[in-house]
Amino acid sequence: MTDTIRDNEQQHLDLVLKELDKKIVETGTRISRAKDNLKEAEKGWQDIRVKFSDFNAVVETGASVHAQQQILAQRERDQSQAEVQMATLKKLQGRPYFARIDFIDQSDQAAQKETIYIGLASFADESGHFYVYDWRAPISSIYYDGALGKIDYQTPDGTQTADVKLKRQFEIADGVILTLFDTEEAVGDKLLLEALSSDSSTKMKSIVTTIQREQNRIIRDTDSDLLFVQGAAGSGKTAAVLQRIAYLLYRYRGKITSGQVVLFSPNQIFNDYVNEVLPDLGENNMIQMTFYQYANYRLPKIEVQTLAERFESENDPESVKMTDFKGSLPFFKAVRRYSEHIGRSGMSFRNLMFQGEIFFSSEEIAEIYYSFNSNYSLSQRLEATKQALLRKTMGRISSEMKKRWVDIAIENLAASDLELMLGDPDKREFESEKKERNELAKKIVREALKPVFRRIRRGIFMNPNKLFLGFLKAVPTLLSLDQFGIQPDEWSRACDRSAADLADGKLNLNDTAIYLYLFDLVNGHHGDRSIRFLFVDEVQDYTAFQLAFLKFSFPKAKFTLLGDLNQAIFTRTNASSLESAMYQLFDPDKSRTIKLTKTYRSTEQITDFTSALLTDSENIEAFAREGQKPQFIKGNAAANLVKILKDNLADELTTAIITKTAAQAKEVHEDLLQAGTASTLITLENQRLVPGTIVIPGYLAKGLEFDAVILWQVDNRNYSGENDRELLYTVASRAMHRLTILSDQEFSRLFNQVDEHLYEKI
Ligand SMILES: Nc1ncnc2c1ncn2[C@@H]1O[C@H](COP(=O)(O)OP(=O)(O)OP(=O)(O)O)[C@@H](O)[C@H]1O
Repeated sequence: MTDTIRDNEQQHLDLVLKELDKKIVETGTRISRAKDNLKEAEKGWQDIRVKFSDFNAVVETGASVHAQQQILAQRERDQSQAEVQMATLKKLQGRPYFARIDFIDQSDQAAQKETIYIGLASFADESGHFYVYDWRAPISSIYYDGALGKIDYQTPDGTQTADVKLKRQFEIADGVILTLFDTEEAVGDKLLLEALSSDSSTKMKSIVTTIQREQNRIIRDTDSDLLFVQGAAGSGKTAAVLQRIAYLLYRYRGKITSGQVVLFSPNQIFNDYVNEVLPDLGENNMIQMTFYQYANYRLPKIEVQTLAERFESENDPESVKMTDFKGSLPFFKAVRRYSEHIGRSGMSFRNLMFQGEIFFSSEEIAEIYYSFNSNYSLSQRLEATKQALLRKTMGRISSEMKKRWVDIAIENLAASDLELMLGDPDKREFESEKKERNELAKKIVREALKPVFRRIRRGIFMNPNKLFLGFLKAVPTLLSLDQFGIQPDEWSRACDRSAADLADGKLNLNDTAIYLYLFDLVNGHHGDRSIRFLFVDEVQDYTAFQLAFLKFSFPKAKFTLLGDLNQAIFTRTNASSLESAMYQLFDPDKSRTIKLTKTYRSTEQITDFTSALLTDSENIEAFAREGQKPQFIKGNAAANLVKILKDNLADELTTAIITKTAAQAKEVHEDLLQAGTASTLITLENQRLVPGTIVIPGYLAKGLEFDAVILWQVDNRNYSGENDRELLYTVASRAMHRLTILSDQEFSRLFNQVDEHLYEKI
């Protein structure tokens, strides 16, 4: 690059920075003015005379209050708009853009060359001249999408074409151009290599400057109802999808807010790991939760199985088989079929109690429920039952009034209670004592019946536990157990287990989804229609049932599912049925799959090694970045661990020691403490990642990455069956620069298939 080009670019940068500074000062003034205006407007309250003397006075007061509220709201809006603008400008300060493109718009008759600069946000002057274009603007797409020459890009008005003449990338810090280079690639490897060589941190970073072409397709897709992003570990699925969220919030600004976007993440640690990307891009965070949290929020009184419990239980062969069955799409459909039959019989009710006695028996409620026309929907039936019960309760007030408990209540009333209930004694006028008693009795009964009314309105006379267990019992009549290799006695044992769990106030994750779906169907719930985009990360750990249930629960949302079918650590055999379920649940014409085959997280040596662990590794292509081959160290694992940690520390690499179980993680942490080596133990989902060495069980390490990974005791005790293969792949692929595999004993037989050239034995 010639010095003249650099000088010219620096001059241009100086100009943009000067304009930015000017704008920052202006915006600062706007903010102070807005604050003053707000303060002034707040004083307006003092001028409002509250008058209740007559109707007109009340109306007048109401109108003044309303006007004052509107003025305040407007002033607050002015202030917050100015503050948002200030935040955006500050973000651009020092580093307003990272790329430049020169192009000729093909629709431009004059064929004039245009130059644009791309940054984190748009920056324009009053006359509408853009100094910087937001990376999400339609035209910016050409930076990510191709090399030089003609490139199509999508705009709200349809496809446009640009003839790209120049692509220039910059590294700018504190207002100075550090490097700049022209490239003919989509996004130059040089920049990418630099981005990837940096160290891991406890927070995921934005990839805005180096988004790859395939990732750009994911980010900008607005047509698909289902976008399935399938890609190997470290292929940038999560990174791309976070950019996608930022893109969608920009593209639909004014139409949707971040509260209408939900991300289902694999665990809470991951939530914490990704929560800085969007704010960094100038957007608010979306709603983020795990499926467990969602279920827990829907069923506050039931203890839903935790991630750790789930992971341990999946090692029991019967439970794996049950997951395949209960998690299937046919099972999901069976729940719906069962609910349709509920309109005729099978609904479960509980007695409604009052004063320690049955007020409405479950049989009586059932009779009412089934007394309505057979073509009533379940929600109409429920509503009609509620109305009937409310009417009947009203009708029972007078008979209740005659009861002994009411007499006792009246006798026990203090004078103050009486006054409260009947009013000032001097003004009371009752023709007879009987009337007074009646008045009191009515009030007492009505008050006492309040909880009954409330339970009726809330539908608490239904018995969802019994309904759920009744459904499980009926399953053999709805589905062929045989087809899923399940014997009748196995099924009945599974039903008993679910019943015992419920009696203990617990539910496993499969049962939770079934329970909720059935409950929603009988209550006529139709899900949350406000959510417009839903993202599921690590979708391979979901069952088809859970997915179908999410679709039912968020009917207006467009789905983006991210997954690596090779990392299915929970529902191993179900990975392919999951894929077919996806295409059954969504309109095929509106479904799109994008495969990411290049991986970015790990060095070539680590990627080649981890891919070789898989029996069916589709083409996984490592981004060329050199490093050490993975090392196997046999012998005293505890001593070797301390030594490796020291080496890693000396090389300034952050290490995660990944164990199979939480109990092992605790032991390792304890041993390290004894050896005088500091580490942080992470065994609970709600912990946070911290800098320094961490010890963590594999199932909590999903989605995370570390400079160096040490896999603990990778022998046949911990990783023996084929079922452990995906887990082993998942944990090994967390390493960016260095991977060490330790064991006291023979290494796991799962490594047998790996070519010896791909690792070193020490
Ligand atoms: N275009 C890119 N530019 C720079 N870095 C990237 C790019 N794409 C991905 N990366 C980096 O690669 C690493 C892996 O990305 P990410 O975690 O999104 O992968 P993933 O496919 O979700 O992996 P896994 O399935 O293992 O969780 C991250 O450090 C991410 O920042």
